[in-house]
Amino acid sequence: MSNYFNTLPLREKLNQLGVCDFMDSSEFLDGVNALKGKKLVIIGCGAQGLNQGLNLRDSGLDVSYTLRKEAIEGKRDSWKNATENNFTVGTYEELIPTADVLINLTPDKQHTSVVNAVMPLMKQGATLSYSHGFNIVEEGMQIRKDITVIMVAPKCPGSEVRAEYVRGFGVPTLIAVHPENDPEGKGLAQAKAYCVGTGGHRAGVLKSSFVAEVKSDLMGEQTILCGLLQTGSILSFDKMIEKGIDAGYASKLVQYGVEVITEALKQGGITAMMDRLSNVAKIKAFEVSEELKTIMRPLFQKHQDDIMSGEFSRVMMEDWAAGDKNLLAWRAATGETAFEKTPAGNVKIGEQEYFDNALLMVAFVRAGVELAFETMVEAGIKPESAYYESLHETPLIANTIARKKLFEMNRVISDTAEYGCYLFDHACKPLLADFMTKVDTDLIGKNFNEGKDGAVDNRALIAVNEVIRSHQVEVVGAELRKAMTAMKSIKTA
Ligand SMILES: NC(=O)C1=CN([C@@H]2O[C@H](COP(=O)(O)OP(=O)(O)OC[C@H]3O[C@@H](n4cnc5c(N)ncnc54)[C@H](OP(=O)(O)O)[C@@H]3O)[C@@H](O)[C@H]2O)C=CC1
Ligand SMILES: CC[C@](O)(C(C)=O)C(=O)O
Ligand SMILES: [Mg+2]
Ligand SMILES: [Mg+2]
Repeated sequence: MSNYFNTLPLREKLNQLGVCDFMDSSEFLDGVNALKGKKLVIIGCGAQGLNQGLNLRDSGLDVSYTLRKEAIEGKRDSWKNATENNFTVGTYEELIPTADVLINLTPDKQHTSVVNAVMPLMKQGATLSYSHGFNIVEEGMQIRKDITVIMVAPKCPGSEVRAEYVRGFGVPTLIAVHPENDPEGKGLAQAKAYCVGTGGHRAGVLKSSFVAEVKSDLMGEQTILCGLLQTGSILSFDKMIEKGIDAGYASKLVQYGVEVITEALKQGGITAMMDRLSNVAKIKAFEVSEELKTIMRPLFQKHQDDIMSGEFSRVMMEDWAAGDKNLLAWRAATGETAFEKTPAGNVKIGEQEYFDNALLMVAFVRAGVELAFETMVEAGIKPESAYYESLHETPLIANTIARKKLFEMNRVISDTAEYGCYLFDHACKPLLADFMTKVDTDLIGKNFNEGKDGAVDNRALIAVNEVIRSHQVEVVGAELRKAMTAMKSIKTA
């Protein structure tokens, strides 16, 4: 097996990277019909497996789970997840030959061995589905030619896939059919029906390709979504401790601050987030984020380059082969950071205080979102896709930090995202060392506005507002958010 993307001629690489059509709601009028009466069998019952399965069943589809023998015999969490939710659970031999659609929701590192084990058991003409295309794109997995291969990739953690569905909405989703495996031409209809089953069609669906999904998903998770949220949290906390801010306050400001700050991002993009600051603070946050962008741009570009060339996958797969040596060591080291070990204090922090006292974190978020978006678009990823992978998903990951800090974020995301997050974090912290020596408590820990009369140069403020508002991530985001608001208001009507 070799990297599928790297085997493609340049023209085809660009072609597949550029597949990105925002699908009109009229494309989903057929609902779940293409899967109605079919047997859907999910392999694995973890973060995505359980939550997608619950949604699909509530949408009227026939869902059961197949788990490896050890999981059933040992009554592991995956077995408990499935049985406690009254799903039928069976071994590969019992369930796979009956499946019309086999949904692979095991960790990416297991895909080659799982798919090799299940493929001989799959019936002629069945469909194999993924929620991330790593195995197909980066490992070049070859699937039997009678099998249809589709992807339905929610752009968020599994917990949110369920929570949004229960609220009557959904999460933005990328769907694709692998061009090498669509023998009956039914892949797209099935992917659309699956997406209706998870509720994704209510929030926005991009018709994408396996290639475009993988190259954007890896970039988002390594940089802004997880890597920079980790780096920003640790550096912000450490700085406050160095400057004598109460540890409980510092811990709380960071843990909940990322969520409060990025909630504004969710509602109205970078513009809304920056508008939560006073004018004088906004100009400062803008300057700080511009400096951060200059320092971090080469690192963002390196991550994108390594993702495109396959170097990132090659190195991560070496770690898989070494029994996750680095991943496990990095996970343990994250658990030992002072931020992780310091509980949030029993101190009240008002909503506005999270902005006024954490200007540095606002600057990290603006810099990270814009850099991730710009770098993806420069590399040939379409702006809509880049928006989902940078701005849209950041608040959804920030929610996990608010729940239980970096431990929770890294538990909820895929192993692939976790590995990339640590890789970025370890390169980014030294890169920001000089910058951080200049940071004081006016940027993190204390109210930036204190002792200032709020006076600003009008022309400077107008120029800053213009730069923020005219950024492409804001333009495309405003359009995509319109579609989401429209869906919600139809529901409330
Ligand atoms: N985490 C997320 O939120 C997102 C994940 N994805 C993608 O979804 C897919 C699933 O990821 P995620 O939900 O994080 O995975 P999890 O780690 O949460 O799920 C693991 C599940 O797979 C089973 N499993 C693990 N190893 C094997 C094996 N060798 N053979 C059979 N079953 C196995 C586990 O069962 P047991 O060990 O008990 O046998 C468990 O049920 C990945 O492709 C990922 O990239 C996409 C979007 C977001
Ligand atoms: C952000 C990480 C992710 O890509 C996701 C939740 O979308 C993952 O792989 O977990
Ligand atoms: Mg993702
Ligand atoms: Mg991912």
